[in-house]
Amino acid sequence: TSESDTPISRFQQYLRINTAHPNPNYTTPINYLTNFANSIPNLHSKIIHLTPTIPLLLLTWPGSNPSLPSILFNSHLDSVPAEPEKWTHPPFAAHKTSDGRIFARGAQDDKCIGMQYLEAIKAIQSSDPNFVPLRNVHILYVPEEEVGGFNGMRKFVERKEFEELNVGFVMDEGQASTNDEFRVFYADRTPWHMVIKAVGMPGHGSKLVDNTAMENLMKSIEVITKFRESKFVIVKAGLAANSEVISVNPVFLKAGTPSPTGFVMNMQPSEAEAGFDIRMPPTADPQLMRKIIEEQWAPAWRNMTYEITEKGFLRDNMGRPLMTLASDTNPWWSVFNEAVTRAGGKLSKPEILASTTDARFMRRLGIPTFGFSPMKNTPILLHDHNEFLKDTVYLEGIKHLKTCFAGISILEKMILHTI
Ligand code: MET
Ligand SMILES: [Zn+2]
Ligand SMILES: [Zn+2]
Repeated sequence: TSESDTPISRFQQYLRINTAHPNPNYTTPINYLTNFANSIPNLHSKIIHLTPTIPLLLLTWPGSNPSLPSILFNSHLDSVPAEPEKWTHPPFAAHKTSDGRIFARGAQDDKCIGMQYLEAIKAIQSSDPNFVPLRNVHILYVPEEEVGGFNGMRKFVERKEFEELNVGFVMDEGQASTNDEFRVFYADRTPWHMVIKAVGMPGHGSKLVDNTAMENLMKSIEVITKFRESKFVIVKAGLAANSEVISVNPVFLKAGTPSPTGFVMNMQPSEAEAGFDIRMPPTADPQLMRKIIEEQWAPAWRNMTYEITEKGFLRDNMGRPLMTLASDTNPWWSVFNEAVTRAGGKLSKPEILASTTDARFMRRLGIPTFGFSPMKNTPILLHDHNEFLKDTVYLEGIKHLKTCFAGISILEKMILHTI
């Protein structure tokens, strides 16, 4: 292996492909991954278009018993944007510092696992050229996760090609752990995007008048802030994790009359709006949430209207909260847990993920799905400035996945042969 072709250099090359919204490039990473997959024995690739311009990449490692339900390893191709001027290293240069930190948008979320899956399969086959997994193993690279998956996983799970995969178990992205234990996630929170709008009395900037749009909006923001604080104190007191409560965070404010130098300063605007990111744990009551929004956050009597875009579901097709059992009543949990332990890893208590992933579309179909990104002793930097991953952590993750994948294949022969 030349110096320019190592797991780290391949990771850096993948990170240098700018797949950030609003204009993610999907063809370059798919070509890159296909080329790499072609260099690994026994991997077959297929590109499927979800729209004429939005593709996904499906790789398949055939198992010895392809009639059994398959295992799917998922990651997304796209990233959130970055503000380059606020980073210490350019977000698409994948610069590696002398202490091994690789800085890039996507380093943690989630280009690490995308490449680690392949590196692990490559490593398994080079240490044992005769190794064949029991089931078909699929490695999937989907677009549009960061914008809700509408033209991504949400669409793909409805296609015949997905049904034909006969997926029995899914591993998707997780999150970094700041200590020496790996984290595993059995559920996500469900996002609602909420925009509240106020209308009110326009008028001269000097006039004290009731019921202006700004006043109405600010009152709503006050009420929402109180709700936010009532949840936050529970988290701060250590009584619940961030991911176990409902969160609501303002993400934009829009009001005022633009002028060439900024805003007209002596007019009170007749309209004002604000946007919020709401996340609900799977046990939350969506009806109650709607009632609170309608009666307290955007009441019609205060000249407010609201729009909610539900970016997911709280229940599966059978009406159950969207979560995967993380106990030994779920044989896939036993296999995963045992494989991690045998690989020498420690798992912390299974958690709900504070954010949201494409796992929800698989859980919705009743397919057991765990979130797992093998990053430990790493600060959690997804969607943040200066996102990085250390080379040693990345390499250890590959080793871990390698043992874990091989372990799953061996263990499932013992535990899951009846599924
Ligand atoms: N993964 C992204 C997030 O958690 C998008 C989820 S769907 C709005 O914010
Ligand atoms: Zn993300
Ligand atoms: Zn992600």
